[in-house]
Amino acid sequence: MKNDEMKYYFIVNQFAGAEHSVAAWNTVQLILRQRKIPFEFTITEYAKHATKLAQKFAEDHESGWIIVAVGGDGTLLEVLDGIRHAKNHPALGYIPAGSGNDFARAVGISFKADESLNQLLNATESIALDVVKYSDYNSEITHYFTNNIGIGFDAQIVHQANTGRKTQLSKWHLESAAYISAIIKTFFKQDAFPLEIEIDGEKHKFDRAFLVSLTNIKYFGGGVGIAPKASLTDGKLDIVIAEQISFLKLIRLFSHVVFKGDHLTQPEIFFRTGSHIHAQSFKPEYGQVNGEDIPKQNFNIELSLEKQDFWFIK
Ligand SMILES: Nc1ncnc2c1ncn2[C@@H]1O[C@H](COP(=O)(O)OP(=O)(O)OP(=O)(O)O)[C@@H](O)[C@H]1O
Repeated sequence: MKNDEMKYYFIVNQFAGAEHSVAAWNTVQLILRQRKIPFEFTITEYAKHATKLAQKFAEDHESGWIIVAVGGDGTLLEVLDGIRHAKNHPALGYIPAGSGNDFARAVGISFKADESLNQLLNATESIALDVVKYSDYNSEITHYFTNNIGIGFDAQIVHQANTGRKTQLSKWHLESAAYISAIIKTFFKQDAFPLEIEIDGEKHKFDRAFLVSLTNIKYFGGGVGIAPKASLTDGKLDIVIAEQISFLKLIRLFSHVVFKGDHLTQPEIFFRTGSHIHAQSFKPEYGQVNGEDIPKQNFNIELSLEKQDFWFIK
């Protein structure tokens, strides 16, 4: 398919990136109008609206359309969820305009709106990447995500950050004092919890799980390289589990994560890859998916991978 035959439908979350997405969207519109590139768009009106919009648009339109998410990792997840729940699955484009932008960081999409738009418009074919389907046995729903799902420590940090969203504009800036202080506060709030996980038929049991990250990409939390070798084309998730450790050990481990990227070989870390995962936690815990809160619960989830067409060049 030639790129001048493609049509673009943008789904815009103006609340993403502490509302910096408004500027990104203005840049995108201006360039599209200057270049006389036809497009359609909708501004989301409420949380999860993007999912409904994407599903409806996919089902009402024939091939030749790219559905483009404008926002952060949460908006990307919502648009993906709509596309995967539609009967057809059009290609997904992305203009990162969030706070963390971990997916864009992982695949090499620019954080600058004019550059990411060029990466979208200059693409001539789709790229099939892994996305994750997860079934929640508690609510009997199936969702999709691009990045990761976390239970415990990282999820509680997300919860703290999202709760303070309206005032805390520095959310997810690794170097920010707000972020570091959220990590420290959360460390002392987070308890250990029992977890059972089955990875491609192999069962593992943890009595004192603390951080559980099931990740499709290298990053979580706005640039923290939790899974340095994660691949979006290997058909596998990276599973990183840490049991409860002392604060001093946490600092040591965190410095391995941030400065050396060799934490997966440290004795405190359990690391596997797998394509079919069933995880159960036996104490109510916070969860996060693509940086979005999942209410506190005993988790009982099953994950597998599917391919989704994306539309961008590197
Ligand atoms: N019209 C709206 N009103 C209120 N919330 C909305 C609206 N549209 C979308 N949302 C919500 O905004 C939230 C934040 O979106 P998103 O994750 O894209 O941005 P971010 O958190 O700034 O970025 P990142 O996840 O990359 O850090 C999502 O939970 C989404 O459901």
